[in-house]
Amino acid sequence: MLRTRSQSRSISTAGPATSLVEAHGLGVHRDGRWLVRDIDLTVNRGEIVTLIGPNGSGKSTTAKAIIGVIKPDVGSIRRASGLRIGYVPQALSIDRTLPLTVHRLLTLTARHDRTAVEGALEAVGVPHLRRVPVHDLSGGEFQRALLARALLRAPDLLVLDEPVQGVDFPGELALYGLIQDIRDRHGCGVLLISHDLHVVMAATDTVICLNGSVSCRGSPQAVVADPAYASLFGAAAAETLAVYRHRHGGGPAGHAHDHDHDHDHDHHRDP
Ligand SMILES: Nc1ncnc2c1ncn2[C@@H]1O[C@H](COP(=O)(O)OP(=O)(O)OP(=O)(O)O)[C@@H](O)[C@H]1O
Repeated sequence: MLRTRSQSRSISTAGPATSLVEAHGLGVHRDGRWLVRDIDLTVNRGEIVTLIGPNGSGKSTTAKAIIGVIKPDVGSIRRASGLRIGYVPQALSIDRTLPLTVHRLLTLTARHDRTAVEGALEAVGVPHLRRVPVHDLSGGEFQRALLARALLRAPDLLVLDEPVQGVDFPGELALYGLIQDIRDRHGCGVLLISHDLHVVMAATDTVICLNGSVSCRGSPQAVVADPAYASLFGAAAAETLAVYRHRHGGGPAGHAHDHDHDHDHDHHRDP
C-alpha cells in the first residue's frame, strides 16, 4: 500500500508501560530516495537493542528519527511520556580540537555542578580526567567522557552511535562491559549502533540488521544463524562473529585500556 507522506506520519508520547520507544513503519525520504523504510523498532526499559549494518545502511538515520532529531516521512513513533534520552552521536561528528576541558564538555549545554560531573566521570571509570583538555584524551577516554555527558541527563533511554569508534580491541570490550553495567545499574534501555560485525555484546537482547530496511532481527545467536545475515554481510562475517560475554556486573569498568574483567569470546558458526 502506498502511504502518502503527510497522511501517514504520526508521533505521540503515549505508549505501553514498559516500552520506552516504539516505531512502526518508519521511513525517511531525502533528495528523492528512501534512506530507510519500513522500520519497526521497539526499545523496552532495561533492554539493549543493537543496530548493525554496513556503512550507509541507515543506522544513524534510524536512531535520529527514533529520538526526534530528524522527522520521519512515514510511520509512527511512540515515546514514553516524559522520556529522557541520553544521546551520544558518532564521534566523527564532534570536533575534538575545541579548546575544552572534560568538565566544560560535560556542562556545555546544561548546568551541572562539580559533584554531578565528578559522579558521572566516576560512573564511567575516568574520575581523574575532569580537568584534562578534550584534545588530549585517547579514543576510549573520549568515548567515556561522551557517555558521562549522556548519563548526566539521568536518561531512560541511552542512544549510542558507534560508541567504540576509535577504540582499540581491549578498550572496546571494556566499553561494552561498561554499557552493560550502566544498563544493569540504572535499568535504562539502550539503543546501540555498530558497524562492527565482529563483536556484539552477549548482553544485547535484540540485534536488528539494517540495509535500508530490516534484513533480519533477533538474539545475537539467532541473527548470526539467519541466512539474511550471511547474505548481507557475507558468510565470513557470520563465521567470525564474536559474542562478547561480560561475566560480572558490579563496579564500573576500568580504564579503557586497562580492564580486568573475565571475558569469553564464543565463535559461532552457521549451523
Ligand atoms: N540529511 C541527509 N540528506 C540526504 N541523504 C542523507 C542525509 N543523511 C544521511 N543521508 C544518506 O543516507 C544514507 C544512510 O546514512 P546513515 O548515516 O544513516 O548510515 P549509517 O548506516 O549510519 O552509516 P555509517 O555506518 O557510515 O555511519 C547514506 O547514504 C547517507 O549518505
